[in-house]
Amino acid sequence: MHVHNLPAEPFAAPRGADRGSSDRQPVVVARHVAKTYGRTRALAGVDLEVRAGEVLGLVGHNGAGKSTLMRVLAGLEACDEGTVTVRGRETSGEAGPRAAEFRGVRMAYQETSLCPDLTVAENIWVSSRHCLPRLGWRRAASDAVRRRLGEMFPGHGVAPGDRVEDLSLAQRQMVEIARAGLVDRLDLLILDEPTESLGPDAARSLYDYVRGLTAGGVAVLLISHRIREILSVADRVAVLRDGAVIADRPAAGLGEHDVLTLMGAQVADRAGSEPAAAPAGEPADRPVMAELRGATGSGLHDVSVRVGAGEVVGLAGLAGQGQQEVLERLWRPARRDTRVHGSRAYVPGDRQRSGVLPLWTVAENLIVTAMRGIARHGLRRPAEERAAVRNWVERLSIRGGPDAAMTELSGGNQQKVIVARAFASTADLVLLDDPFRGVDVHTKTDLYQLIRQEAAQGRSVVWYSSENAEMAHCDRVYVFRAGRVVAELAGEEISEEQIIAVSFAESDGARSGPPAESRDTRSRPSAEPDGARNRPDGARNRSDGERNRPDRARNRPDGEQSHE
Ligand SMILES: Nc1ncnc2c1ncn2[C@@H]1O[C@H](COP(=O)(O)OP(=O)(O)OP(=O)(O)O)[C@@H](O)[C@H]1O
Repeated sequence: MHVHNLPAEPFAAPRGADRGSSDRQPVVVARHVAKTYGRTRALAGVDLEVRAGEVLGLVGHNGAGKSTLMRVLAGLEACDEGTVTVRGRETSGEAGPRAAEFRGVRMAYQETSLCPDLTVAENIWVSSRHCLPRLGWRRAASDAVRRRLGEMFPGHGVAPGDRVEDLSLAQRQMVEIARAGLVDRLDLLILDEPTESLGPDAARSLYDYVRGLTAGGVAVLLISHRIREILSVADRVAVLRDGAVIADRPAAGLGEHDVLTLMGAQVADRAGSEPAAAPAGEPADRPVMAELRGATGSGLHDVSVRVGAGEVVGLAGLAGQGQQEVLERLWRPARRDTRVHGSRAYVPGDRQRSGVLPLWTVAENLIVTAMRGIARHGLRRPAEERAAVRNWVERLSIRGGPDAAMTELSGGNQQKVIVARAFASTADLVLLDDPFRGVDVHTKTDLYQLIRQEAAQGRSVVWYSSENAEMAHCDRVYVFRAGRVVAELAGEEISEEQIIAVSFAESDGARSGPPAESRDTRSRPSAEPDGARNRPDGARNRSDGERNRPDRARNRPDGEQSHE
């Protein structure tokens, strides 16, 4: 047996990309599927069909049941009630789902399922060994993953012999997606928030590849909180709310607002709201809370960044251009070129590596940083702690409640706990490293407001985001390219278009030439660069910085450091 070289013809006829969605053959069908964990009814009677040759988009709030449904559809978990059929065959026996029936259903997880201590090729062998030869498996796995990554993500920068632990988040996500497609016959590919840690170029490459798959008759089930992305890629959209499919419609007739309304009326109202206004007063007038002056080394070249008290400062640009190195320096200001006044809290985007304390409850994870501030004369005050926890659980709508174990929470709800933990602390400076991965639209909107409210109270925030649109909530934004600040935008100048323009402009020159003159952004040409395709967010130039990233400080429970 060999690793199937997709996209190929995994199906016998009938199929055809030109047929209407409802004419296509169902690949996986769920009928009245219900699933309960303890007291939580995660799925409450789901009916859903995924058909050959289509992309079905699945949306829903954090905790709606999307990942649970995916696990049931992929045969990884048994449902308590209802049935799942794959290509017309009933899949559950007395001992749970029968693995053989699900052989053609593959899933790329939101939190990657790769083993960090193994190489990329070894991980491929673990998950696709039934398609690989026993003799010479390493070479076969290496060839297969190299080829697949090349087809899916040109310029990915991953070598089969790389240890997964040494890869960036984006690269791990790419390997996870490539791994899912490596099978001798693919019927259904499930992508659970595949682009949350990919940059726009890698996301585009992925969706080009997905179109090739569906043209060959493969069914694709796409989960995402990025509604526009879903609408542009999917043929059909299903909306999951509180464990049930409450709408299933062709994507063609739907707008973003329609989907948000279907997800929950409240969402639509909040999502439409404007960013809260930045506080009055010139940033230059504010006392400096933190700064880098001409910082050089570990991937940075003469970087100067200033953060005023009560200011929200954005770090933008393509992923891996030095933003995380700046966060690292502010988190641990060890060099003379970096000054930080006051205490700091850090929110990692990569919760798998250092975000959550999985054996602790929501309340314990949440209060661990705030405890010291709440205590009196060194004594803890349980009633006040409980009140603070309740406040944050309600404020961020953390589903599961204070006493749930972190492992019982959906991915988005875990991320909310990590954000709450930082803001619940008394830190003067909050460092956000792409913090809202997997958080649903309405909670994100609440979090944007929270950031502005906290800044209005005098807290400073430094915020790296891979979503340029989020930078509109900042007072000032530094745009990074190849370890340099290439533009500083303030107020009205901050827009997605402007950030993209300066992120890409003259990118090749910036890599090898002298520092680009910062500040004057308007004169730079806007470009949709070819060069950027070869430099996806996962590119190798990131790895130095990755090694120094704050999230590498494993088991760091408090997420807060005091003034040094
Ligand atoms: N292993 C588990 N143990 C206990 N509860 C669980 C478990 N897995 C999921 N749940 C609960 O089931 C519900 C649905 O979770 P699920 O992960 O399917 O949501 P989701 O829609 O994928 O959310 P997100 O958008 O945040 O990823 C949540 O309330 C979650 O807390």
